[in-house]
Amino acid sequence: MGYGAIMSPGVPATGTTLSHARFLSHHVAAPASALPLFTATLPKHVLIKPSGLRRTRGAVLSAAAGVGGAVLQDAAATALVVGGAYALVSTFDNLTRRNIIEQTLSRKLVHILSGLLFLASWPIFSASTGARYFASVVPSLNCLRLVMNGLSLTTDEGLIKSVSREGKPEELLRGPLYYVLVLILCAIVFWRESPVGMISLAMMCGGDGIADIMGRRFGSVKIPYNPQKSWAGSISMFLFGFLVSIGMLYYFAVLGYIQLEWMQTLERVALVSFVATLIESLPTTGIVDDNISVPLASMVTSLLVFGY
Ligand SMILES: Nc1ccn([C@@H]2O[C@H](COP(=O)(O)OP(=O)(O)OP(=O)(O)O)[C@@H](O)[C@H]2O)c(=O)n1
Ligand SMILES: C/C(=C\CO)CCC[C@H](C)CCC[C@H](C)CCCC(C)C
Repeated sequence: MGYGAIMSPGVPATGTTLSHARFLSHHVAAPASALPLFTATLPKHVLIKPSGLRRTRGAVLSAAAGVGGAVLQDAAATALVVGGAYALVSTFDNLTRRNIIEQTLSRKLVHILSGLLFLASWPIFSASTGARYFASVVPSLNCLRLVMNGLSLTTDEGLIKSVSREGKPEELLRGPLYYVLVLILCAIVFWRESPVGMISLAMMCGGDGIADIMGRRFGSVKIPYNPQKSWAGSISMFLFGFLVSIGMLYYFAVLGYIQLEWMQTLERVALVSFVATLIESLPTTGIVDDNISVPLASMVTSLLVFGY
């Protein structure tokens, strides 16, 4: 189905929508001047009578306007969110430079806010089937930014300071890069129709992020099988990851993108949060980054319990 399929949020595509979309995907945006040429290309048996031609012309023009409107909306939304991403990193870079917040806390707040604000921005994109690809441009541009700076092809001191532990450019090619790749995956594969991407991002950004913040501050009692992690960090991850997941699901449900049976959903999300927290608490010996293991565990568990 081409970009032209205008899908209303929360409303599954109907036969009419699909046939309309299929019509558009083959003939979309035929400008009025091209219409006679366009009908000349139609097989005789489907050539439309003059009276029908006017109806079709109106349908094609209105549909083309719809497609054009959706593309404009998605382009504007993309520009807005790209600007938001730059503004977020710059803000925390300034706060760190002025010693208002310490670098470690700044990095974790960027970790928490970037993905959750990106997720929260999804409803400003259009209802068309191509909207998710426009949305994925935002993490893709940041992926490019991370690679360029990680390879020292460019030097964005603000970015490096905001997202690295020790200010080394090569650090951008691990945790931060995996992070934006997960954002791209969730936007394209799961988008607004499935709870899986929403929960996975809530756990990676909210859960894993808060574990670090709370664990560093209150994590005196360590987990028996992993002295690098603490009960305070893991319990915080479970609770905050669960709450942020439920909050995001409610946000998208209120906007009509998903419909959930909430008692069952609470149980399911609690299970996802438990599994993700357990995986995050395991000793990784630096091989598998949390920005891979946590969202992956969340996706697999969510797919098993939600089924879509
Ligand atoms: N369940 C957890 C998770 C984290 N921490 C604390 O937070 C620190 C960093 O946690 P970690 O998840 O390992 O962060 P990293 O992924 O290494 O950091 P970054 O995300 O910055 O790469 C740990 O050393 C520990 O002090 C904790 O106590 N309990
Ligand atoms: C420090 C991070 C991960 C390490 O665990 C996060 C890296 C964040 C990226 C550099 C920036 C990502 C921006 C988002 C794709 C878009 C945010 C938009 C929103 C409106 C602020």
